[in-house]
Parts: sequence; C-alpha cells; structure tokens
Amino acid sequence: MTIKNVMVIGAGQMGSGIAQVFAQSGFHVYLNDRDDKALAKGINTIEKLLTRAVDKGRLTEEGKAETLNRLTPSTNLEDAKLCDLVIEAVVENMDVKTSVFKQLDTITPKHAILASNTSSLPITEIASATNRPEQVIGMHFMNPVPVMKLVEIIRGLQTSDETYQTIEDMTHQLQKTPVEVNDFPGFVSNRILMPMINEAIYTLYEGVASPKDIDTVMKLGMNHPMGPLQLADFIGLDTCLYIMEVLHEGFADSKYRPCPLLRKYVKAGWLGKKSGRGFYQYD
Ligand SMILES: CC(=O)CC(=O)SCCNC(=O)CCNC(=O)[C@H](O)C(C)(C)COP(=O)(O)OP(=O)(O)OC[C@H]1O[C@@H](n2cnc3c(N)ncnc32)[C@H](O)[C@@H]1OP(=O)(O)O
Ligand SMILES: NC(=O)C1=CN([C@@H]2O[C@H](COP(=O)(O)OP(=O)(O)OC[C@H]3O[C@@H](n4cnc5c(N)ncnc54)[C@H](OP(=O)(O)O)[C@@H]3O)[C@@H](O)[C@H]2O)C=CC1
Repeated sequence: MTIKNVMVIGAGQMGSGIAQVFAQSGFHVYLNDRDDKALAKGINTIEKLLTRAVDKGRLTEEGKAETLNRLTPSTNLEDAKLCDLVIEAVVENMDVKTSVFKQLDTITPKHAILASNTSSLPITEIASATNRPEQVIGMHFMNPVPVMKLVEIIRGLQTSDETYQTIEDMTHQLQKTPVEVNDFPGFVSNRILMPMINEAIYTLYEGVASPKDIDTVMKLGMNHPMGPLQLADFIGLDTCLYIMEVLHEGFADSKYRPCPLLRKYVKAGWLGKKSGRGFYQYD
C-alpha cells in the first residue's frame, strides 16, 4: 500500500515529534489536536527543532521550509478522510483512545491503517472499537522522537500481516529501527522500564536518598543517560502512573503497584517537565 498522507492526533510531546519525523521523511502530515493552543505549541516546537538542525548543519534552510510546507495544522478530525495512515498520540486513557478510534473508523477511507502510539494499553482492545481490527496496530515511538531510533511495533490479535509489513517498511523509511512485539501490557519497553522508574520513586518515598543522588547512582553507576527520576519527569508523571496502572491491572500482580508518591504528585498537578514541576523544578 502507498502511504502519502498521514494524520497525527495529539500535538503533545510525542505527537509533535512523530509529525516532525514523518514530515522530514517526505510525507504530508496533518497534525491534529482539539485545542488550538496545544497545536500552536506543537508546531512551534517542531520549528525550533528544525532551526536547530539548520544551525547544526544537518538540514538546509530549503529542507526546513519544505518540511514545514508538508505540515498542516488541524483541529478538525474530518481531515482524516484524506489520510492513508493515522497515528493517535493522545492521553494514555483507554476511553479517550477508543472514542478517537471509533470516530476515525467512520471518517477515514476503507484502506487506511489506524495506529496507536500507546505506551501500554492493549492494541486488541483499541482495535475492537473499530470495524477494521486487521488494520489497527501499535506504533510505539520513544521520546524524544526525533532522536530515538526505536519503534516498537505491536501486533493486536487480529492485525494482518499486510498491515504489519506496511508499518515495518514505513519505520525503515523514517530511518528508525522496528522491533516486533506481541500485545501484552506495557509491551517490552515499559514492562521493563516503568517498574525501574517506580522502584526509584519508592526509593525516594522510603527516604533512602535524595532525587539527585538516586539519579546520580543510575547515571554514573549504570551509565544511563538520565537518572530514573529525571526520566520520569521527562516522560510525564501522569503517563508513568497510567502505565503502572495498566501493568498492575493487566498482570494482576502486586509487584506493579504504583508508588503512592507518584499518585500524590499527579494529583497535585506535578506532572514533570511539561507542567514545570515533578521530582525537579523547571523554569
Ligand atoms: C514512556 C514510553 O512509552 C517510552 C519512552 O519513550 S521511554 C523514554 C525513552 N527515552 C529515553 O530513555 C531518553 C533518555 N535520555 C537520553 O537518551 C538523552 O538524555 C537525550 C537524547 C534525551 C538527550 O541527550 P544529551 O546528550 O543528554 O543532551 P543533549 O546534548 O542536549 O542532546 C543530544 C541531542 O538530542 C537532542 N534533543 C534533546 N532533547 C530533545 C527533545 N526533547 N526533542 C528533540 N531533540 C532533543 C538535542 O537537540 C541534541 O541534538 P544536537 O545537539 O545534535 O542538535
Ligand atoms: N511521554 C512519553 O515519553 C511517551 C508517551 N507515549 C504515549 O503517547 C501518548 C501521548 O503522550 P504525550 O505526548 O507524552 O502526552 P501529552 O500530554 O504531551 O500530549 C497529549 C496531547 O493530546 C491531546 N489530546 C488529548 N485528548 C485528545 C483528543 N481526544 N483529541 C485530540 N487531542 C487530544 C492533549 O490535549 P489536552 O492537553 O487539551 O488534553 C495533548 O495536546 C500517550 O498514549 C503516551 O502514553 C509513548 C511514548 C513515550
């Protein structure tokens, strides 16, 4: 199948990065958000990152202008009727995602593939909100999308081989490396990463060390590029909590219980870097 037009839904940190990578790879991209302000912020982030790429000599001014020309901001989901592929990157909540997929199923052309950038939610359940489960798939990018090479591709129970192959080929076209995984809570990435982050939060909660010292142990002791608490702030504490809840519920195993401190911070609106405060404070 030939994919020309792509819609990315949700202009947050992941959606804007995904839209940028597709536009830089020559696709026409509709970046959709229900909120004008969020959309403007997403486009602004892309412009800044492209300018940085020009300054660093990785992109020409012409390449930057062409990339921006391929990006169309959208607040109308009906624009998806022009798209061959839609990638949903809204909040990590099953009800919100299934509502988006239900609408997309009626709006998009019959051939269109519907992908989710979900971090942990079952693709099979998202697919069941549509009448085309064979064309629904997980396309899980890593944050920050323009930098990270991995895309976890998740097959739902009914995802067809043709859909899988199209998305795998597309991942190579984006200069990323695909890894095929089956539909289990948290897939591979967050089944391993998020319990480590949750354990770091317990380590803080139990007074073992300060946030900075916990992060230093993992950075200097294990060569991680960011400490787990800094990484949690970077991902978003709301997203971390939602993922832990999916693991806890999905495996029905107490080893995945979210740390009470994580819940407390999310309730306080301390969502990490994006809200200005999490385990650290940001200007
Ligand atoms: C939750 C999920 O479902 C799945 C996930 O995504 S989990 C999160 C996965 N991501 C990680 O684990 C990231 C861990 N951190 C890192 O790899 C690194 O700290 C990092 C790549 C983010 C930054 O690298 P660094 O060497 O510490 O900093 P820095 O030198 O400033 O940045 C390196 C490059 O990344 C770019 N970069 C950094 N942050 C960026 C961002 N938010 N968006 C786009 N580009 C970014 C910088 O522009 C820089 O590129 P150039 O200098 O070549 O232009
Ligand atoms: N953060 C990370 O490191 C990673 C996150 N993910 C996954 O990507 C998805 C998005 O995460 P992230 O970008 O961090 O989240 P953000 O909070 O940064 O962005 C989500 C965006 O989606 C918008 N949105 C919410 N509901 C709708 C809707 N119904 N229609 C259109 N737009 C909507 C939000 O708008 P508003 O603010 O108005 O609600 C917001 O602009 C989640 O599923 C997450 O699990 C995957 C990999 C890594």
